Amino acid sequence: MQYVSTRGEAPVLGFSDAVLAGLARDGGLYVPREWPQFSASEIRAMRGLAYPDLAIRVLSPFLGGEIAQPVFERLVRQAYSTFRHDAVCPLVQTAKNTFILELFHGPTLAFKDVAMQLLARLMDHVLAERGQHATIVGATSGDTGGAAIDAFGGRNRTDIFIFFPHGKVSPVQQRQMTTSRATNVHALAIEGNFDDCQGLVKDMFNDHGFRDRVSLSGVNSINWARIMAQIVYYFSSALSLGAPDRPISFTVPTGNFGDIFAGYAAKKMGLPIERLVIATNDNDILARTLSTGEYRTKGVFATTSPSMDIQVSSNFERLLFEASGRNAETVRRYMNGLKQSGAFTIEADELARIRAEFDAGRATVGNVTSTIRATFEASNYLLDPHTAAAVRVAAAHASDTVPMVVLGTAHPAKFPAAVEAASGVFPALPAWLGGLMTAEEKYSVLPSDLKMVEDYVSRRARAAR
Ligand SMILES: Cc1ncc(COP(=O)(O)O)c(C=O)c1O
Ligand SMILES: N[C@@H](CCOP(=O)(O)O)C(=O)O
Repeated sequence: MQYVSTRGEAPVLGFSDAVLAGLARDGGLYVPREWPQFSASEIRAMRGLAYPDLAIRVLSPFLGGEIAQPVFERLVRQAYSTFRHDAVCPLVQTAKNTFILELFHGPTLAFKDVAMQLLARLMDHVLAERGQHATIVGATSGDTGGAAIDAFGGRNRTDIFIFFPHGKVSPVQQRQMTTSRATNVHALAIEGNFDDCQGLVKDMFNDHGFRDRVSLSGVNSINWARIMAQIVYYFSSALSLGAPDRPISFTVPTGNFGDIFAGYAAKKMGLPIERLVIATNDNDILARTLSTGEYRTKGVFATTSPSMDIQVSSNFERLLFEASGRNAETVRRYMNGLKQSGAFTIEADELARIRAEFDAGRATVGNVTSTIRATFEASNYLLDPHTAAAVRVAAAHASDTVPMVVLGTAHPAKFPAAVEAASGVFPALPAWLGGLMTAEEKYSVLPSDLKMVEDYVSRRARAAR
């Protein structure tokens, strides 16, 4: 399997190089040259597999034979042994024909663990085989950072630098990033918002001198392996509900468009997905884009679902590549428009192709509060605010015949203030995270300034030459 950049001007890479590269050298995102295909009978044969076995079956075609099969199987099993639910990603029914796919049973209580636990092991393996070290950077609006620090902390082939928006993540999220004792972990509070943090990461990748000097690698969903690992739970949940003999729809709380793009990939691979519904909070750029065809950034609002407070949705670029018939020139034109004027307009035929697969809707802060309350009253189930945004949007797309799976992306205990205000119930952290809120914090505060951040990283990265 080979990987091509959405902007068409970077080297074509094999799996291991694509994983280490993070962002392509032309500023684009790597995607597989073609989508692996599973027939209905092959999907039917996946029924009943344990989650790690399913992951091995679904993901192996992406590796192109670059990682020995027994090694890959060991890494997958180790990754999912860190989860505290036997099913890894269980499915829970909350209303007629509506299910929550609980993706928060990993070490940091968010869906990011599903991919990050595997990515860290894959990267470690590739680096060890090559005798190399890497400097990892990651931007976070709250969850990616904690998951990455848990997965990479203490690994001796990588130093990891996580940029989070100062004062704009929940206290639990912040402490998951700032209380690590591992010496290869560096948490940086950036004076800005998530888009500033993500902009810094992309600018560091596009500064080729710096990138090569520190052997830069990335763990955001710009890294193909993140999306790849997230494909598996679309299969696991759809299989439980009758796929491939029954179509399933999904509603996904969306920010950087990585999680829902994994659903699109699953559909391309043969899973019978009826609709993919994008759920946004008040930062509704994707819902506006689907309705008007114009992608136009405006200010970021702070909401009760901070991990979705995003304007520049990285993985939308992967969808534009697909919708344009894999036309890298079109993608470059759109991305130049975004860089120069903060906007671009999608061609009519491409918009029609996107609308043929996706719906979108927005949940305001008020909608999120009322949805947490109503769901708790009706089914005694506590939603986190991100999942609640999706439950609210999903209701507008419910069908009597096609089951709707809502991706439950975080545990309510990560956002106790919003959950308690809405439901009257304080969601306690699991006992095994008991010491988190009293552990000593360690982080640096930096302005959103590329030069200063690069200097900070260069001085501390062991891979720096
Ligand atoms: C809890 C939670 N829900 C939803 C999202 C949005 O996911 P994505 O950025 O893949 O669209 C995030 C952040 O990525 C998150 O942390
Ligand atoms: N919501 C994310 C933002 C980064 O997204 P990623 O999936 O590209 O890593 C977060 O919680 O950090």
